[in-house]
Amino acid sequence: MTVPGNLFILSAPSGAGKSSLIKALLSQENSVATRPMQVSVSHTTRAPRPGENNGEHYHFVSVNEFKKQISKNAFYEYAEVFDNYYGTSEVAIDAQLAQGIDVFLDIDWQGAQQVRMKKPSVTTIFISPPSKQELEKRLRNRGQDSEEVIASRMAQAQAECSHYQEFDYIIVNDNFEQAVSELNAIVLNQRLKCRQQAQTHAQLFAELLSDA
Ligand SMILES: Nc1nc2c(ncn2[C@@H]2O[C@H](COP(=O)(O)OP(=O)(O)O)[C@@H](O)[C@H]2O)c(=O)[nH]1
Ligand SMILES: Nc1ncnc2c1ncn2[C@@H]1O[C@H](COP(=O)(O)OP(=O)(O)O)[C@@H](O)[C@H]1O
Repeated sequence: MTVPGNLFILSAPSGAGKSSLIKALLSQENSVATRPMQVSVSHTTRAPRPGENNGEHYHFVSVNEFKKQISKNAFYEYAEVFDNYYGTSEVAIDAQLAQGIDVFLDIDWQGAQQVRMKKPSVTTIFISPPSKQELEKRLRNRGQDSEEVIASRMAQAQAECSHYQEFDYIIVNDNFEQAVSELNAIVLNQRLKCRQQAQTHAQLFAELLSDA
């Protein structure tokens, strides 16, 4: 029997480093070939940035298509962020979890609230920048947004940060390597929980408890 995967949420103000952290975690994990992990690919109505591919970074859809999916209840959660819609496909998540894959959602605080209601076992992680100044510097260095967009993201950052106490864990992404190792520790912690280990090692415990 396949042990279902764990669901993780990473939320942070734009530019704090969630995408970089998830990418680093997944590449490390692949190299040690332990339990499979995947990042969920959201649907969005925002335009692709240079270098972003449809189906890889996001499923880029029109507002009409997004609204059609809402009416079909196709989203596990969805929200309006920076005047665009973003949502997580329910079918895709369920399929990944059923295959025993640990799934990472890079979603905002509104989406995190909706998922918590539906799935209380979700592990939620808030990624904080080390300072406002550094956040602004990272947005600028990323080189993907205009000054106007950066100003709007900085205003939005305060709203995102005001929800930090709703999360199970907080990682301050100052030193990148340190943050990756803290993220690894949270994932490992989840996998070592009794209920999970009992399922993963069901055969071992059956043998240890047998009279033979
Ligand atoms: N609720 C929700 N938020 C999402 C989803 N996908 C992305 N987001 C959030 O939308 C915000 C903007 O994402 P994006 O436009 O990619 O900008 P970035 O955060 O600068 O990479 C971020 O806070 C994401 O976490 C989703 O499926 N649902
Ligand atoms: N610990 C860190 N120190 C310095 N720069 C970082 C760190 N973490 C991420 N960055 C950089 O900050 C920028 C924003 O990171 P990104 O992962 O795109 O953020 P998010 O997904 O939260 O919007 C990128 O240019 C990334 O390389």
